[in-house]
Amino acid sequence: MAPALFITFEGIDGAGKSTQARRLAEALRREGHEVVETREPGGSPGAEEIRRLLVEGAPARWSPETEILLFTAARRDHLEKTIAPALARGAVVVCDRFADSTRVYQGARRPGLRPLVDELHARVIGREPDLTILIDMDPETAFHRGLARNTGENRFEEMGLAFQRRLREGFLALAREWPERIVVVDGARAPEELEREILAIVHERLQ
Ligand SMILES: Nc1ncnc2c1ncn2[C@@H]1O[C@H](COP(=O)(O)OP(=O)(O)OP(=O)(O)O)[C@@H](O)[C@H]1O
Ligand SMILES: Cc1cn([C@H]2C[C@H](O)[C@@H](COP(=O)(O)O)O2)c(=O)[nH]c1=O
Repeated sequence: MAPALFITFEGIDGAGKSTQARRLAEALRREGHEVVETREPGGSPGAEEIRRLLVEGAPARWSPETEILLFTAARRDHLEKTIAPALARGAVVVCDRFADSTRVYQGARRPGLRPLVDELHARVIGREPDLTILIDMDPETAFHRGLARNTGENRFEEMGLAFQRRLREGFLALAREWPERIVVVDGARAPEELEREILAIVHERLQ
């Protein structure tokens, strides 16, 4: 059977995750892999419904605890309906954000919440990606890239530059915590150059 691989992209808003996830999926398909391209919050019909609750509306719409529950509920449905079946048939799953985003974003909203995130994750999700590409980026540049898109899903981007700086530090701290799983790449480069580096990293894991 083809080698199943669960790959996630992480990073602050506007870092280039969706762009690189799409490029990687296309490159792997050209090589003959079955690739399931997905995203969080979302990735299954039920989780996409929860996404709308999470990313639209005022920054203070939900408490950090409620956010953790909603993101985790969406993730459970996504895992059951999309990720686990794809991996079971040997596909490569390329996912734009996963549990590291909850650890970092909800953790950045209020210190001390990480144990709650970890406990829920252990009880109802129970798996980590095989490989996480962390696109590291200067928050000023990424922030303006993100705002320029004006998608109507800007609840977290509207929390401001200081919040994005805390997120960047949070992601880099996670990379130190999981050095085998999380590979940090410099996002301030041309998309083609970044794509080549990421494809080389993925090829190593597919061997
Ligand atoms: N390497 C790059 N250089 C310059 N611009 C880029 C690069 N990668 C992506 N962009 C542009 O920056 C914007 C944000 O990119 P993208 O949507 O891929 O980021 P993202 O990390 O998925 O953002 P978000 O987390 O907010 O969804 C887009 O307009 C995209 O075209
Ligand atoms: C999975 C996840 C996401 N978020 C935040 C991060 C983004 O600002 C939005 C939506 O993500 P997208 O990349 O723009 O599609 O949701 C979060 O706070 N916690 C999470 O677990």
